[in-house]
Amino acid sequence: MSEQPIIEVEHLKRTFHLGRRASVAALDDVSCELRAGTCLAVVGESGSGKSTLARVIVGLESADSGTVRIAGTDVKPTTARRALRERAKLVQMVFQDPQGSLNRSLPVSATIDEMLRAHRPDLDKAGRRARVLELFTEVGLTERHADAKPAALSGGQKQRVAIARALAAEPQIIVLDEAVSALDVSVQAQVLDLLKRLRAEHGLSYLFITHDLSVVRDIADDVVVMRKGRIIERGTVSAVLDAPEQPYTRLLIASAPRPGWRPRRGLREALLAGEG
Ligand SMILES: Nc1ncnc2c1ncn2[C@@H]1O[C@H](COP(=O)(O)OP(=O)(O)OP(=O)(O)O)[C@@H](O)[C@H]1O
Repeated sequence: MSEQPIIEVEHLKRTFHLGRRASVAALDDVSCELRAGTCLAVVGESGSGKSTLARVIVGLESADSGTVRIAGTDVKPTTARRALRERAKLVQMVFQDPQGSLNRSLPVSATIDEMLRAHRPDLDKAGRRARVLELFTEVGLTERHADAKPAALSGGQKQRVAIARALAAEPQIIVLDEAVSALDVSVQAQVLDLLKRLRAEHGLSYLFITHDLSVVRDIADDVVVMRKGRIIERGTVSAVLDAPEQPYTRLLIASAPRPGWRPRRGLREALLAGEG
């Protein structure tokens, strides 16, 4: 396993100003790294800053201060087409809801074709069609799926299309923001298996945003725990989940659903009671 970081985040800060006085520190001096070829999970309760971190890394959001280095190069928010295309070649994002990148009135293959137009100018129409079908096969779908409209596909199939779309840019990194959270447990397991296989086959690195600790155990190598915009614990998955040092991490683990789990008291209530 490589120790070389492919993403290095240093001292990121991002505050959202909500009203005249109110503001929220979504990222408060966040530093972390993703080692090449590995999967780093980012966990924490809702509002802890996970998505903001992901969005700053891929360039959808700007930071107030701090640096993001991807594959050794500093990245900055930009609207310049060329810079965005170069960034997209390095890092792609898969969201919880695949619907956003699909056009309701077009076959789902159109979204992949669009990606190929941007990233594979060497391919003509027939070449793109062949590549679309190759990508569909890679994610466990067929030509029939490629030619279907989004409404004809299940949630899991649509998420496979979103993964194929990300792969079409041939990135080194995929940022997955709650990408399996909306799926049924059995479909979720299949998509996680697909992601693991693709990672091994393409040497990909994953930044995996999730609130689900069983998913973390399944796919991640390292994990950072966020709370109120800060990373409060970090380490290998087994170190953090089997021997958490922070009371907040222990609460997150204790409140995670598992077989036989019965909700007693919410994380939020426990934290308010001063146990975090
Ligand atoms: N565009 C925005 N404008 C104002 N506040 C924002 C914006 N984006 C995020 N925030 C706030 O920043 C904080 C962190 O949000 P973020 O979405 O990063 O958390 P999260 O851990 O990903 O939560 P969730 O799991 O619910 O998506 C929250 O308090 C959120 O309300």
